[in-house]
Amino acid sequence: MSDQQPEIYKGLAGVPVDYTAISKVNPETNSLLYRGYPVQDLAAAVTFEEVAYLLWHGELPNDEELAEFEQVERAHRHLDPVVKRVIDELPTTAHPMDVVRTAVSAIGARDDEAADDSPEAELRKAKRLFAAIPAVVAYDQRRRRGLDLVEPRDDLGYSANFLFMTFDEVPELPVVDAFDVSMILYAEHSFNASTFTARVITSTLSDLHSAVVGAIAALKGPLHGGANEAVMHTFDEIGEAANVSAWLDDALAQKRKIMGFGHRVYKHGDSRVPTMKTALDSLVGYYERPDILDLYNALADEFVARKGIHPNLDYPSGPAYHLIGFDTELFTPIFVASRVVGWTAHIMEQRASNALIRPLSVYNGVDQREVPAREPVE
Ligand SMILES: CC(=O)SCCNC(=O)CCNC(=O)[C@H](O)C(C)(C)COP(=O)(O)OP(=O)(O)OC[C@H]1O[C@@H](n2cnc3c(N)ncnc32)[C@H](O)[C@@H]1OP(=O)(O)O
Ligand SMILES: O=C([O-])CC(=O)C(=O)O
Repeated sequence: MSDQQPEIYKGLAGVPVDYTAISKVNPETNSLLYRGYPVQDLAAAVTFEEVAYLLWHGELPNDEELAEFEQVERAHRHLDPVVKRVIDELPTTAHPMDVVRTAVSAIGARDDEAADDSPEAELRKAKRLFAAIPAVVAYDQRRRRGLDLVEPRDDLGYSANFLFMTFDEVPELPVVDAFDVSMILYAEHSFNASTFTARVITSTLSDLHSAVVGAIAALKGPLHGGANEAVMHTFDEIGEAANVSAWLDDALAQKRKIMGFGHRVYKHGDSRVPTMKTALDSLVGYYERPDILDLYNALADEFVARKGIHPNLDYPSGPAYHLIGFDTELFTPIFVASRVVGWTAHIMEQRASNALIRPLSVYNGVDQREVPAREPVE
């Protein structure tokens, strides 16, 4: 027998596990393509609804296809009263990610097509879920503030309606545009941890909603989606730009991870950050909050100078959602509302070319041994 141990790739770092035609993350060129289109070009030219359609169907919709999709989306925007009751049973001390995870589970249990995994049914379920999540997130934000549900408005696009259901007013265009850009940028990112989770679950031939529930659980962690919320906690801790150096000395001495920085794939900067930073700049101008930008720049400049580790998308998104008026704990559920598009596109891709995902482990526990004899019980 050979003593040679197989090589272990901790965290699957650098290991390609399958093909995907949905997006291409290129760390050499700091670029991200959705179905071949650079994400920053999409953000400048089309809406989040069009990007969702593109990610699912492989092509941007024509006018007729978009109108048809918008009709479906608007028809499923209302919060199902049963799902509302489920949410109302949850304490407002529960993390909003737990609420959205529970709500998606309930939505799945109530979906007539839950067990139908044909490509057509999967696409219909994906679109209904996409339409339903904003009401869950918006209502959860409102109930935490002691406010009632706001019914959706059919005359508004996805992002304007999402903000309307949250704040009971239609924000001005710069706010809607910045939010829509963030939704486009968050929608898809190849085999990240939550998408891979969804693919693992799908690979057992489980259903679409179960895979999304698992993906939400994976996204919650601060090494992944939970970082956008953590960025705002960091900003609160630091307070103002002048405190950055001292705060960083302390944080690095304690070997703390600085949230919103670093990435498993991009080592020279996240392709999406420049576009989201422009959206943040526009919000800072609109809300007249240069202090936020000063803090943002001071921390980014100093951390990059000291460690050479660059901001990821969660870094500009956190303060952007704060300026729009969301409570910090709601930031990652907003990410869910966007990433559900990527997850469901991957669920469909996995199902279309499935192989059970089941890697190997190398045992390093105690050697085989005998179970100790027990005295017979009288
Ligand atoms: C949308 C998204 O999900 S983007 C990611 C959001 N997550 C965050 O912002 C959390 C903070 N960042 C991190 O924890 C990491 O950068 C990760 C998990 C995202 C990627 O990390 P990995 O590829 O696994 O690299 P790893 O964590 O091993 O980091 C390599 C080195 O850089 C350091 N490093 C990486 N990111 C950071 C950070 N944000 N703060 C401080 N040090 C960091 C690590 O401590 C490690 O140092 P060492 O070699 O001296 O031990
Ligand atoms: O790709 C990753 O590992 C994390 C990420 O940026 C994302 O999911 O958007």
